[in-house]
Amino acid sequence: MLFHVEMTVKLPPDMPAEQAAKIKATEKAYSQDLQRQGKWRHLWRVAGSYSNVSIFDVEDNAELQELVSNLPLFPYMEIRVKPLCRHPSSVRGDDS
Ligand SMILES: O=C(O)C[C@H]1C=CC(=O)O1
Repeated sequence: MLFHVEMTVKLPPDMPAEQAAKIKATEKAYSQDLQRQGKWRHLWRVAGSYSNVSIFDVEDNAELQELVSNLPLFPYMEIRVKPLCRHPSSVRGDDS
């Protein structure tokens, strides 16, 4: 199942820089592992913001919930999820 996920990061302004850098590094490694597994199919920065638009390819809602709630930045994110299905007018042979 494909999901459009928009994440907006809101770190507390008073979080020490070292702590923020550590969480971001852990988040990067976690996201890159999921990308290599093919579960996090696309990751795009929304220009001009600390937000991303992502496409996840997971078994079901429960797997999406598990992956997203384990993001190191999860406590500091607003997340919006939209389920996707193929568009009948798409000219692509697959959903890549
Ligand atoms: O920077 C972000 O958009 C938040 C998050 C998503 C992947 C990652 O490495 O950090």
